[in-house]
Amino acid sequence: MFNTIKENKYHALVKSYIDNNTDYRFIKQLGDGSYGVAYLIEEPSSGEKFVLKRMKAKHRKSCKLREKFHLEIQLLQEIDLPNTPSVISHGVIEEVPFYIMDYIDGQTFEQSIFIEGNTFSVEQSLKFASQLLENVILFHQKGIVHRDLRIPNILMKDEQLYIIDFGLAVYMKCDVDFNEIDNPKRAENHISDLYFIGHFLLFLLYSTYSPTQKKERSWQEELQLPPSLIEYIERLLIIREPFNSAEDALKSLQCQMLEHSFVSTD
Ligand SMILES: Nc1ncnc2c1ncn2[C@@H]1O[C@H](COP(=O)(O)OP(=O)(O)OP(=O)(O)O)[C@@H](O)[C@H]1O
Repeated sequence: MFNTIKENKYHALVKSYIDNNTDYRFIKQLGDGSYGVAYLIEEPSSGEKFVLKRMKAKHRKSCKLREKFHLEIQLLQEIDLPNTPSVISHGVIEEVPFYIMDYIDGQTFEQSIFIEGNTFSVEQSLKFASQLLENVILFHQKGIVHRDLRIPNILMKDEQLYIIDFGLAVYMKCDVDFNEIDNPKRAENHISDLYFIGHFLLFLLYSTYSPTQKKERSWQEELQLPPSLIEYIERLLIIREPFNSAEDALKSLQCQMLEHSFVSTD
């Protein structure tokens, strides 16, 4: 209750700050996660839209979470790639840090699958996984791993993928021993992003699935994919020997696409 009152107070403060202290106009709240709140704002002269993301007010006294929020801004600034939002500016409103970034006027894969009911063929799923890997390789080359590549954080706009929410991203560690990774989601190397891409692929592939039996079976049984593709996904999910890098995972995916005639050879 106390936290709700506090968040409402900060919501009003942010709204008034945007309308009175910046060149932007408040439009609406976009999301409310465990660490941050995102708002849609607009530059009235150009009509261009942006996103203001602020830290949750209840975390404002936590040094650890403030550092984490500043790391999110720093990593996004370092990434600076066409398929991730650019940071426009950052600041503090009544002790609460915030930043303004590009707005990607697209649809998350979560909205696409679960709200719009869109379906993805095996061919389309592999093409999107390949596009995602191409983007992920670019920020891995800058030494950054995202660690939260879930379907609400991957957007599609004009058939192009965009990646948002670097709230769990970290600088990659090169000396992580594969055998000592207990939780692949939190691994501080490429393993985490590949693990999430494995799940991303499964969400897309399941979009066309309708159960034929009451009994739930494993994805390997339910999806009826070619054995080499099952093996590929198992490597992403670390059920089998993991890939050494996102580049290796992309090369192997391109072989899959060739093998299943999803790309032309000429
Ligand atoms: N740059 C952006 N362009 C378009 N939509 C965005 C952008 N950033 C955030 N959003 C929207 O706002 C929602 C929430 O943003 P985000 O995922 O960054 O933070 P959060 O989930 O609220 O916080 P956190 O995960 O850090 O606790 C997203 O799911 C997305 O719909």
